[in-house]
Amino acid sequence: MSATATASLAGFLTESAARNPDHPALRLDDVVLTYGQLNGATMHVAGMLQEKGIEPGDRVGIMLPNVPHFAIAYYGILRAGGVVVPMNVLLKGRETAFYLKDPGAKAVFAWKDFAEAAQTGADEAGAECIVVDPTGFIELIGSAPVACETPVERADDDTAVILYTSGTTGTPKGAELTHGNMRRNAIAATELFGLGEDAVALGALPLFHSFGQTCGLNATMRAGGVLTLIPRFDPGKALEIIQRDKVNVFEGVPTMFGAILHHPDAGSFDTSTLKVCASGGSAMPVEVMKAFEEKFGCKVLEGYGLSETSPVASFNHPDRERKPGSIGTPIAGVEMKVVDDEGNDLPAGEVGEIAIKGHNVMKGYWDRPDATAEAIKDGWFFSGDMAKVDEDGYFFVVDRKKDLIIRGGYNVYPREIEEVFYEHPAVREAAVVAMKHDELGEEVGAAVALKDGEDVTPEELQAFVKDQVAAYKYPRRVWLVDELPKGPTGKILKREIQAPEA
Ligand SMILES: Nc1ncnc2c1ncn2[C@@H]1O[C@H](COP(=O)(O)OP(=O)(O)OP(=O)(O)O)[C@@H](O)[C@H]1O
Repeated sequence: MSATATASLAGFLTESAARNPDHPALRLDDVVLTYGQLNGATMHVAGMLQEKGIEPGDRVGIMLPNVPHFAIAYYGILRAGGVVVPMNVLLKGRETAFYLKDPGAKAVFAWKDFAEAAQTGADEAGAECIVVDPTGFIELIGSAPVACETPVERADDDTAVILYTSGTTGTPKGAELTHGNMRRNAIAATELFGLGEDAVALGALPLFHSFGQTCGLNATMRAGGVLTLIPRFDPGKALEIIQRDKVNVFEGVPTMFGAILHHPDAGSFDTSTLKVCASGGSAMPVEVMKAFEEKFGCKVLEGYGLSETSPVASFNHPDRERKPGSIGTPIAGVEMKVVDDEGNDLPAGEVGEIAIKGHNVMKGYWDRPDATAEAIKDGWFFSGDMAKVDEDGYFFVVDRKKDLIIRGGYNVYPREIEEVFYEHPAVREAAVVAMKHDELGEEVGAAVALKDGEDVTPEELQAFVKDQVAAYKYPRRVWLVDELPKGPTGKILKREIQAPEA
């Protein structure tokens, strides 16, 4: 395939900067960067990297929170033709070594607060650690002898980003996403949400994660709108920014919607500008969606995807019928189907695994041909998520294959039980998990966090659920917690939930 400059993901920024250099691109409280300034800064980063010997295809890590420097480093690496390896900012030294060694990274940009952990990893991986200090950074990149004015040409199928999965089922694997994958997925998001230069998107999702990168950063930069950043999600701060910047686009994981909804001062902020609210990353409880829409007067669209699918695979469409509890229909250019264990197509209504094909499916796992061959067959990516599709082609996720609880031979899908918990007016968050059981193999348990000021006993909650589901499904143990453990995106981390001693 012939390489053209426009095939590079860096093109989103250069195109918006050429169109509208003085339009704000990024905001972090009082700091505002225009497209012209952001683009100019990336030229210096790219020039600096080239000066350091970074060549097209070389991998470079980023360990930065949601600050404008993330975008400067991200598009700077891409402009130089490099491959971005986004890293979770919470990683410790021994972990950063893996994320830099595995892809053979030559350098890593690390925020000053995480420089020690990044440096430890970089030393072990033989990579250079470039410390990003908000005050000295502009001077540092400004000192690059040559600014890289034209992005290095990349082909559609050249790798742009390697996104590591969180590794719940073994060593993390790097999903290799091409310029074509990332560009097309962000374009799909821009079109789906109708984003234009008047878009003011809340940058609440971590940019190192696929959802925040594609739907937040890349889609907004392509549209030429503003991304207003929160370095670390906080519902009060989110509400403040929505009011301050007249935010009209909010993309988040369901726990963010829940946290904003239940914030004690939620009603006192002006949130009337919100137009597009998109949820993804995990199942949006129907009751939370309904309550959010009622309180804020803005429709919530739920979508679905994985890091391996850039990430967006399906969404509820703003102009079509929206079905609460559904992840919608495949986005343009993507096919989805539900298959049995042998890979045969299943008819509407039957539960099986979601398989995905299209421009969003990764090239493969970095340096893991066996894992790639297992995950992608005949161009179909096997997601590990269980779902059914209805007669209209809407998909409904039943649960993750690995979260399924098998109680004495009966299948219990935690999501179904969680939805019932969320119908209880005192419940803020609920997670249904497997507990080891000598005779049954697994038993059903539930950890529940209550809304502020609520006072309900575990027994009352258990009775509420027992009343509404088959006897083999209701949780035999229910316990209250202040907070459920969450990962960096805000997704509930079920693997960290354990039943307290009886
Ligand atoms: N709307 C949704 N409803 C239900 N589940 C969803 C939805 N959107 C995403 N998911 C879940 O999120 C998963 C993809 O998330 P991601 O690629 O971010 O990986 P992760 O959860 O961080 O880590 P890992 O897959 O390594 O455990 C999907 O496989 C699916 O289980």
